[in-house]
Amino acid sequence: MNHDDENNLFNRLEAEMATEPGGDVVDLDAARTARAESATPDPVPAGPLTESGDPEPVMVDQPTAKAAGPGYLGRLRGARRRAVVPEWLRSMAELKTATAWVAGHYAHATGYHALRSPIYATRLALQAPAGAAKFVGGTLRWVADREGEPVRLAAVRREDAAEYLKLSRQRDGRVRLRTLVAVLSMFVGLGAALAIYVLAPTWLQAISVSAVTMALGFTGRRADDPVIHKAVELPKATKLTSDIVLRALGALGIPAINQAQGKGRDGFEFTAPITRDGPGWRAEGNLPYGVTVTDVIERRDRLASGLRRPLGCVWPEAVPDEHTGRLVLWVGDQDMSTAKKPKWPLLNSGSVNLFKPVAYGTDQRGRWVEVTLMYIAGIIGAIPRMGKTFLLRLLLLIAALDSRAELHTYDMKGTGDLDPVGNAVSHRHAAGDDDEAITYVLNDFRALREELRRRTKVIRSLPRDICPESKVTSELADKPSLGLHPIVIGVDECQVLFEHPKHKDEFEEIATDLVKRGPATGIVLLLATQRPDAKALPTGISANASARWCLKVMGQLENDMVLGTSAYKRGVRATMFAWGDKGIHYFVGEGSDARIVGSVYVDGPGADRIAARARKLREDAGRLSGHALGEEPEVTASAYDLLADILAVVTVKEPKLWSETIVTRLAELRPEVYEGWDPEALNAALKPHGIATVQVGRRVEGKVVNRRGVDRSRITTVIAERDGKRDAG
Ligand SMILES: Nc1ncnc2c1ncn2[C@@H]1O[C@H](COP(=O)(O)OP(=O)(O)OP(=O)(O)O)[C@@H](O)[C@H]1O
Repeated sequence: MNHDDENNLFNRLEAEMATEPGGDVVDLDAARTARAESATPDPVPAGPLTESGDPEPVMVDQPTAKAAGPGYLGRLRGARRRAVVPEWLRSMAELKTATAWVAGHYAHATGYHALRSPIYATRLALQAPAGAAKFVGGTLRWVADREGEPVRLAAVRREDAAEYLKLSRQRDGRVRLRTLVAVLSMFVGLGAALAIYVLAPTWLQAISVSAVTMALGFTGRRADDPVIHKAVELPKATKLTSDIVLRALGALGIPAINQAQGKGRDGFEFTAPITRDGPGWRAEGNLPYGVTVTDVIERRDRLASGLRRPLGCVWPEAVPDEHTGRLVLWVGDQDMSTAKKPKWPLLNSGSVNLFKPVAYGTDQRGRWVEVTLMYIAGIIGAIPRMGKTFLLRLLLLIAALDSRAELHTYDMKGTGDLDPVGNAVSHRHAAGDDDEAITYVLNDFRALREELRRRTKVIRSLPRDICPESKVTSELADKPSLGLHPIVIGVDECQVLFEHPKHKDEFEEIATDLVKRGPATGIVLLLATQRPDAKALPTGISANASARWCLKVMGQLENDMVLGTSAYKRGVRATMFAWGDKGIHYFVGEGSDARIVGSVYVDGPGADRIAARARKLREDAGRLSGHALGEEPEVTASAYDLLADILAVVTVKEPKLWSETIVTRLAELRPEVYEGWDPEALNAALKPHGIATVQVGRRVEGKVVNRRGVDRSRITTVIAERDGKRDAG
C-alpha cells in the first residue's frame, strides 16, 4: 500500500469515527465490514435535509480507492507529457555548449598528460626494479599456493589430520600445475624476448623494452603516490540523489516532514526521476499535506546546509499551475553568481528591434531570458549595491541599440552611472538631484505628457488597417512623419522625484499617466529605486507596471511593492537572495510567472563601447538628437507651475471662473505648454492637486448659464498648503 492509499484510508476511517454518535471507541474492522455490507453512504450532518428532516447524505469518498479521482482517461488527459526530445537536443545553443564543454574537457586532459608524459616515463622506469621484484615475489607466492596457507595452518592448529591431509594433497597438485605453467611461461617469455632481440627491428625492440619497463614500473607503484595525477579536480557537486534530497528536507525543521520521516516514511513524494537539467540537477515532487513550497523557500539556507551545497546553487521553486505543495528543487553545479555565463550576443555587435524580445540575462540553468521593452512600464527595486543601476543601464543600452528609440535618461543619484548611455545617445539626460536637474526633468516630463497626448490623437486618427490594435507597431514606429518612434525613459533613484517637496504631485501625476497610457503609445518608463515603498514608488505607478525586476530586498513589503501584491505569499521572495547575488533578481513580465534571472554584467567601459555602437547606428540613420548632439531643450529655467499660472490669469475679482475662459488665458500666457488645452484637460491636470472643478453660473444675455469652472480660493488654499504659507493670494 502506498502512502496515498494509506492516507486515503486513514482519512476515511477518521470520517467514519467522527460520524459515530457519542464518539465511542469503534472496532474499525467491524465498522468497515458493516459499511461495505450496508452499501449506504455515511450520513454527513452538514448536508441538506431530506423530506423527513434527516440530513441528506453527501458522498465524500468513493467506495473504492480505485474509483476515486478522475478515470483512467481523465488522468491521462491531465498527465503532463515529458519532452520527447531532451532540451539539449532541441536547443542548438545548449547542444553547442555541451559539445564544446566535452571537447574542451578532453583536449585539456590530453594536453595536461602529454606535457607530463616524460615525467611519467621517468618515474615508471625508476619504479621498474621494485616492480620486477614485486612481480617475481608475487609469481613465487602464486606458484607456492601461499593463499591457501592460512587455512592449512588453521587445520594444523585444530590438529585435524584428515582435513590437513586433504588440503596438502590439493596444494601439491596445485603447486605442480602452477610450476608447470610458470616454467612454460618463462620459456615462452624468454623465447619471445630472444626472438625480438635477434630478429625484430630496433623500433619494435624499443617499444617492447619500454612496454615491459612501464608495466614493471606500474606494478611497482605505491598506493599513496600515484604516478598519474588527475587533470581536473572534479567539482564536489556530486549527483543529486533522492537520499540527499530527503536528508536535506528532513533538516529544515518542518514538523510535518519530520513526523513523516520519524515514522519511516519519506516525507516527500517524488513525481519524476531526478534528472540532469542544464548545469545542475532537478528534483520534483509533492511535499506532505499542508506543507507549502514557501515553507521550504523560507528555509533555503538550511536546505543548502542539508544538501551540503553553497547557497547560490540551491533554488527551490513552486510550480505555477500546480498545488502549493509541488516543489521543484534545482541544484546547480556552481553558485549562480560565480558560474561562467555565456557571452551576451549584443556585447560586440548587433542591433535591436525593441518590438521583439531581446536576451538580457540568464536563468539558473544558463538559458537566456528575454525581455520585450515595448508596451511595458517597468520598475526595478533593490536594496543598495545589488546591481539595480547596472540593470537599468543594461536595459537602456538595449534600447539604445534600436536606432529609432529616443532615450531620456535620468540618474538622480548623480554618480554618472548612466552617463555612458546618456552622453552618447540620449535625447534628454541629466544627473544629480539639484534644482537644475529637477527643473530639467520636470520640463521634460511635462513635454512627455504633451507628447503622450499628441500620440494618442495620432493613433486615434489612424485608419484601422494601418493601426489595427490602437497601439504603436514596429511599422508605425518606422514612419518618421507620424513621430511614433519608441521613447524609453529611464530614471534611477526615482524616489528623488516622487518625494520632491515641491513637485512630487506633478511628477507622480505625469509618471502615472505615462505608466498607464504610455505603453500603447510607444512610451516606456523604467523606474529604479532603492527604497520601494509607497512614497518612493506611488501605488498608482507600482500597481500598473507590467514589468518588474526585483533584486535583493529586505522585507515582504518591498518585495510586494516591486513584484506585485501577494508575491511574497506565493513564494516569490527576493528576500532569499544572498548578499553576493549581485545582478540576480526575480523578473516578472513577458506574460510568464516570476523567473530568477542573473542579468548580463556590462561594466563602465563595456557600456561605453556599446553606447558608441548605438551612437554610430543613430548617426547612420540620421536620428541622433537632443542632448547627444549637445542641444539643450528650449524651456529650462522657468518650470511652469499650473496653480501659479491659474492665479496669474484669474484676478482676485473673479472668485469663480469658467474653465474654458481659464484655458484660453493660459494658452495666451504660455502657449508652448497650454496650447490646445480644453476644460477636460484642465480638470485632469487639477485632479492630482486635489482640486475639483465646480459649477459656475454666469449671466449671458440675461440668462444664467451654468458651466464647469474653478474656484480661485481653492487654488490659493492648495498653494498655501503646498508651500507652507498661510496665504498665497
Ligand atoms: N549583473 C551583475 N553581475 C555581477 N555583478 C554585478 C551585476 N550588476 C551589478 N554588479 C555589481 O554590483 C555592484 C553594485 O551595482 P549597482 O551600482 O548597480 O548597485 P545599485 O543597486 O544601483 O546600488 P546603489 O543603490 O548604491 O545605486 C556593481 O559595482 C557591480 O560590480
